[in-house]
Amino acid sequence: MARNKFDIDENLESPFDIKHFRRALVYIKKQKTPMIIAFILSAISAAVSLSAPLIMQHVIDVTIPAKAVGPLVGWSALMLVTIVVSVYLATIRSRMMTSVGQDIIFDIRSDLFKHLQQLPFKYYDDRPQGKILIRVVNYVNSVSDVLSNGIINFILEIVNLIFIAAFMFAVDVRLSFVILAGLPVFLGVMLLIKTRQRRAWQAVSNKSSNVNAYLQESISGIRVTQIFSREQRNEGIFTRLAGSFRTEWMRALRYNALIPFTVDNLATIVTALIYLIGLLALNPQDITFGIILAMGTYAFRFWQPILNLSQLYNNFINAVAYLERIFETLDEPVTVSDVPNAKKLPSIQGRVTFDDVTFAYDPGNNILENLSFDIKPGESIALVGPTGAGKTTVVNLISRFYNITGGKILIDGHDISQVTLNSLRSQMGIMLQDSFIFSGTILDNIRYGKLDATEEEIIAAAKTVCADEFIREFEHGYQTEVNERGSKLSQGQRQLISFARTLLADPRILILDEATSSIDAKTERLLQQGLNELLKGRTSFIIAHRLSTVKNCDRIMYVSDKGIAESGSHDELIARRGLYYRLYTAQKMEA
Ligand SMILES: Nc1ncnc2c1ncn2[C@@H]1O[C@H](COP(=O)(O)OP(=O)(O)OP(=O)(O)O)[C@@H](O)[C@H]1O
Repeated sequence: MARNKFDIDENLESPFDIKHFRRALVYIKKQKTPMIIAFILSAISAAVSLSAPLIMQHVIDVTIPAKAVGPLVGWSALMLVTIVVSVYLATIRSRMMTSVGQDIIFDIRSDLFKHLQQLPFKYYDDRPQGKILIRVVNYVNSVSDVLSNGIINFILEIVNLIFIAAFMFAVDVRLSFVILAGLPVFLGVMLLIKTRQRRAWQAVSNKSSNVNAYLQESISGIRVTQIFSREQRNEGIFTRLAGSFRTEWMRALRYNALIPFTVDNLATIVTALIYLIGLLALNPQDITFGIILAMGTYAFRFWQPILNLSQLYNNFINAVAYLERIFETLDEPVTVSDVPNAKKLPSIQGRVTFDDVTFAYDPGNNILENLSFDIKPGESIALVGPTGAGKTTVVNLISRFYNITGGKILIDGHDISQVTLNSLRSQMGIMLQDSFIFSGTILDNIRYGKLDATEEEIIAAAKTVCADEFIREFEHGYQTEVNERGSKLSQGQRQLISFARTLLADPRILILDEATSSIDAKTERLLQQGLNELLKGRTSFIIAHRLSTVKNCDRIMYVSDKGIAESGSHDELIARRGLYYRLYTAQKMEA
């Protein structure tokens, strides 16, 4: 998919076909037993309630004219029993189906989450998070009822229809055909609006996705919005997006409303015809008043399941628009994954080799071209250079967050595209520019790097990176609860926690991407000691704009023009008086 934005409708990569619905059956099949029981309960309940018109007919035609009080009481009691039984069974069924619906939601959501966890960075680069969230949360909710109750009700209504037809044909064949006469008109209307209705619901799903994406983006960016006083402008954008959602929703509902409107009118017309034909046209000898009344009731009852079926059809068309999106997400290829028979990367020493590597985020726009270098185990490498030159890209490739377009990346001589991702990434320690903090305690956040770490190990790691002191200053120390993204913490504190997290994982290759940029000079000096500990014996890649922090690295690589323009120690590069020299002296003059 091309890059998407909150106000761009997503195109469906593949149109819906019945295969999607068959795929949904996988989730339904798991619920086979409760669904069959619910179906049987409903069928009994429907059959019991259907006997009511027959009782009524008998009472009117036989019991009342005979003035038989005893049987009248008996028939009335039986009528009451039929109502109570059918209501009771319907209640049990409804409870069972609620549970089935929730199980289906659970299964689809779990599959989506599992898949989303595996999708590569590229997937997330290309679309707003809100558009992903809405699929997992809202769309799954919207389809569960169709996949659970919808299926059962569909079968039931068909069975119901057959029962009613059998009952009504048993009472009077001629009047039964009058009841059926409205069917062709109904089917004609359905066929006429089918495609437009489906498109209307697809548009609704697009617009709701846009609103969600903008909402999510606005909440994440609220600080910047308020800094730049953009509230009014943003309200305008939101109003526009919410307005087009409303318009599409109303349009889709107009199609939906057309169906019950047609059914209601047809039901009324055929019922009226029954009375009219029954009273005027047919022979009063063989059409009793009881038959006319029973057929009038059946006429209404016959069109009731059709009305229900048409509502189910509406829900189905609506759900299809969401199912398409859900399956599209589940079908999203995991482009960065283990190759068949991928080997486990053994414990590494930390040698990193780029062999003629070319890489592009978007085809045709190479960020790196024919890049080659060889880093010995334990070497510390600084990647410096202008903004946007490709420093972060180089380190992202070492962990195989993206697939390269050409060449090879080797770790200890193993091609990283041929080893399992887990064995590769578990030996890397990566500290990104944005040290993400998860909701939970500080202790949990550090433990993220090694789930079985003891509290002592965690505190030792925090001490090494100078985080222990500030953590203890909080009222609850290591048990302090932090919000998602760590909004209770300063940027520097977040970075220190993230250092401790990385140290705890004890990786052989360490990547620090602007990891010390938010730490004040005094803490940084202290941290430097911890950092020296952290770097000892590990291959490290350090990206830093502040060159004073990387002067002591074994090798400095200046990234520019899709490759490494200069490489050497600080002294060597200063002596060369090239790009690095210019950058360094410019920074010195600023300081
Ligand atoms: N996910 C992405 N999709 C497409 N292009 C990207 C992506 N990430 C980075 N780029 C582009 O790749 C180039 C290199 O980006 P990179 O983040 O590697 O630069 P950098 O040297 O680390 O920059 P900085 O010093 O600002 O962090 C930039 O031109 C950037 O626009």
